[in-house]
Amino acid sequence: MAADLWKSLLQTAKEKIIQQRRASLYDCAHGYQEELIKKKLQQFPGGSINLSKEGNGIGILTLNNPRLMNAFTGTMMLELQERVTELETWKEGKGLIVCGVGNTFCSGSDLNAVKAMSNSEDGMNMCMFMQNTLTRLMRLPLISVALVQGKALGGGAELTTTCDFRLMTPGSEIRFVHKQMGLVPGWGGATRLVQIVGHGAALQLLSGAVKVDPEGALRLGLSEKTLVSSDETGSLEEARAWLSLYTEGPASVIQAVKKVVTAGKELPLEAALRTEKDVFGSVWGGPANLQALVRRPKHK
Ligand SMILES: CC[C@@H](C(=O)O)C(=O)SCCNC(=O)CCNC(=O)[C@H](O)C(C)(C)COP(=O)(O)OP(=O)(O)OC[C@H]1O[C@@H](n2cnc3c(N)ncnc32)[C@H](O)[C@@H]1OP(=O)(O)O
Repeated sequence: MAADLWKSLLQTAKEKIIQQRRASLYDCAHGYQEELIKKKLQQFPGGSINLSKEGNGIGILTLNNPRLMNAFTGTMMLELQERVTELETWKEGKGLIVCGVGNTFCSGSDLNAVKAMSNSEDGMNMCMFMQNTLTRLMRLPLISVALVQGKALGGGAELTTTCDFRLMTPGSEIRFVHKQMGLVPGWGGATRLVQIVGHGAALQLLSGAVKVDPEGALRLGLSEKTLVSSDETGSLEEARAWLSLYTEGPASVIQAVKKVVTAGKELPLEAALRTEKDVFGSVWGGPANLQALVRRPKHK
């Protein structure tokens, strides 16, 4: 009994490590020093990243550092990695809403930490750490939505692009302020922005550090919808309702949908087709498929 439990724990830990390796971009072969940057980030505490998993398979990931407009401290970066690891193994999960407390989304990196880490080694390690985490966040088999209230600036704007969709509240803004800081995005935000809005619009948004309001974001295809509520509770409720349109059904099927779309977006044609075949194999003849065959629904 104890041996079985131990074996299953080991297996879970092994699966977690393999999954993380597969989804991460950088390791020591790229000069990435994960333990070093983790120790460094620990030196800049404050705030938290909270995760609540609701019974309907929707996770709410909340940035909580209201004193600094939800800026990312070092420990918040570490906590984000932990929460993503937790979400990767959430079997019942279907969707994810990423939001901030106190009527704002996120004002980017904590500038106090950025200043203290302005040397090249720390900067590159932090960049690789955040790219690894945010790429894993983007690849979660969950349909994800960034609920943008107030401001999403710098790294906060980059975070919105890791989600499949963005919903904005009236008066909110997304702004890649990096140029004003003498920088370009480093958390993968430029690459993802090009995929979302195209090369020309991305170039304009980054080179002009343009403030994108909800109307502009809709026009560019950066946002799906402008919500009616601007308060925290009302907008979260609206975001839940919007997401529920796409998360109806069993988790295994919703996760399979996200996996085939991610493969289609990220992989060359033949590799994407092979992934689609594998994912298809995981749902074919599965419980949801067999139940549907018994029910024989009409799709009118
Ligand atoms: C690596 C770089 C890049 C990345 O990671 O990709 C970045 O993200 S760099 C950070 C980019 N963000 C910024 O530069 C934001 C700078 N802040 C502002 O522009 C303004 O504070 C605001 C966010 C527009 C809010 O303005 P306002 O409503 O007038 O409030 P305050 O300015 O009084 O802010 C309250 C409080 O919060 C502190 N704050 C805000 N953002 C940050 C931040 N990113 N890092 C650290 N602290 C931040 C601000 O300094 C105020 O604190 P006190 O001065 O102690 O009151």
